[in-house]
Amino acid sequence: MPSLRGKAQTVLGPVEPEHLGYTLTHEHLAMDYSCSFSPPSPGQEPLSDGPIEMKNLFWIKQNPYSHKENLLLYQETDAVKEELLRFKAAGGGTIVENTTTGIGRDMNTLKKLAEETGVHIIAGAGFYVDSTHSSQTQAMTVEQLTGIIVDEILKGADGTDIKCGVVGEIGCSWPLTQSEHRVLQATAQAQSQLGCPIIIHPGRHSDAPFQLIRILQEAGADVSKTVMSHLDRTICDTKKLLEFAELGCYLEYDLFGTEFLHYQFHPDTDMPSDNDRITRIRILVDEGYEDRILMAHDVHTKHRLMKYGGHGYSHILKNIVPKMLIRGISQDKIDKILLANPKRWLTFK
Ligand SMILES: CCC(=O)NCCS(=O)(=O)O
Repeated sequence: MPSLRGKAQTVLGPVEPEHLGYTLTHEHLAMDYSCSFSPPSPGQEPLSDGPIEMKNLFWIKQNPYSHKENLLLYQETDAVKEELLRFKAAGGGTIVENTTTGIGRDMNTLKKLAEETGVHIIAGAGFYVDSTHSSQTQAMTVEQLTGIIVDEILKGADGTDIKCGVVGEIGCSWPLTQSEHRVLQATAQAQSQLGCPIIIHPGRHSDAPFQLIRILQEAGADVSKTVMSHLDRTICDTKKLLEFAELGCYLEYDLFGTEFLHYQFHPDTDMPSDNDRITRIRILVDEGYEDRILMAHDVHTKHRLMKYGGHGYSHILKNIVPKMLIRGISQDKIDKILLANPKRWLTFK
């Protein structure tokens, strides 16, 4: 089998990293998030069912995980295709599609979207959080899990010959479960065998990213090829963020476009606004971490699509980049964050 060293691997095959262009490192194009349905507050049950309509859109934006249909992004392939074409027209080149086993990864749809839009799509290998692990996954050894992840990259995933190009998002809960711990060790082993990029979904506690990097390191992973996702909602304290940045992984702000009052998955956390995200990125840039920052929207529900009045996949390029410039982050730094850093991360070592 030819080596992937020096290449990035899309669902249409290996490409020269120079061809990736502006890259969103954490998105979903087809997935089923029913596993995370949150029952609505008493009295609001009728709002859970039925279609997405203007008259319930504000409620859905505040309670995205309590509306059943909102969780079925896989039903929206036509709208996603249209919005990928908008992303491309806005200057976008590549989407890293982080849907892993447990939340409805669909390799054939990803390949079709890549063929029909010309956007490079890089698919994710591995497993989402414990609550989605099958009984077989729960029973596997680290070696068996490693074998599956390696095969998804070298041979193809889900019975297809379509190959993944990153490992993740690897789902982790807080506290971390035993099965998730084994998957993390397998991720590290696959990473050290293949030199591939890896990306982690941390549990919702500010200590979680530290713990996960330690486990990966102990299992032999290359931290410099590792992305810690969802820092927006995970480390809100600046001193702790700068301590974490010292560990050397990529620091991902990937919930751009998500603005709500009440974070259903963790009400103790105030979800930052896009302006807050830009402020935190500016702090990291000022502290010298411009070579480790990544950005994305993590679209994973229908209401984030433009079809439903959402921001779509072009929000960062169209709206956030101009605001970053106003806030004193130069185009040169923005090009590192959206172009050079993803390219370096996605290139097999
Ligand atoms: C599958 C999508 C996903 O996990 N998104 C992260 C949502 S959150 O935990 O950051 O709220």
